[in-house]
Amino acid sequence: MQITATGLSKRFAQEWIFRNLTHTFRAGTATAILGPNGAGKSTLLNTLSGQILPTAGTVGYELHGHTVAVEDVPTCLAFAAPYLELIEELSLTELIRFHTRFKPLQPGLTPEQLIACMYLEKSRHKLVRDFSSGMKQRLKLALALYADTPLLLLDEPTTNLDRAGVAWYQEHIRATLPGRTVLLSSNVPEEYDFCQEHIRITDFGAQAAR
Ligand SMILES: Nc1ncnc2c1ncn2[C@@H]1O[C@H](COP(=O)(O)OP(=O)(O)OP(=O)(O)O)[C@@H](O)[C@H]1O
Repeated sequence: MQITATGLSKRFAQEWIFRNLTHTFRAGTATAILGPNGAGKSTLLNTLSGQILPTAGTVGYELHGHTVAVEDVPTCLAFAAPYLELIEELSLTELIRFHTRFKPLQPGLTPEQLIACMYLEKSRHKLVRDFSSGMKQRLKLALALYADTPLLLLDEPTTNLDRAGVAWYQEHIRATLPGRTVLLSSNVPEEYDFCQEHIRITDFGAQAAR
């Protein structure tokens, strides 16, 4: 999926988060959105995916040469972020069954195989609320990475992961990358070293746009 931002700007109250961002996120390309805490990375990610309305400017979407309406973008994307909640009352097996009704897994991948790929076989009947923070993050990532969507959004993907978790992420992001457009917000090079493009949000801050 290609995403075209033109003059994109976002303001909360009196505070401009970014201004006049014009960029084409090419289909099949992975882009890292970089910047310090509070710079506006998550806001940009959510604006680019149509989940937050811009204050000014436009975002356009194209898939296989056809325009995609902003209201149809949610069906095209998978998103993992620390602030997105899992349904904690469900067991792992129940949650995957529920989630994949709306976000099917990539062709040929079964829920059991997804559980094995997360190394969570022993926790298949455990309630998600009883997962550790690292297990929850691995689950969020696996549901997004292995969703059958052309657009993948990752906000600070290695949050709560230990060394083994980071290595797991690096292996599986590379396995699920081909053919997808990836937008990733990060401060941590090991999260985004596979990205072909980098955008520094401070280049589009209120200061830069004056
Ligand atoms: N809904 C909102 N209403 C008002 N201000 C907001 C809102 N969402 C974010 N902000 C503000 O926008 C700025 C950018 O926040 P954002 O979460 O996008 O930064 P970030 O670069 O992702 O930060 P971090 O690296 O800490 O996750 C912050 O000053 C934040 O307080």
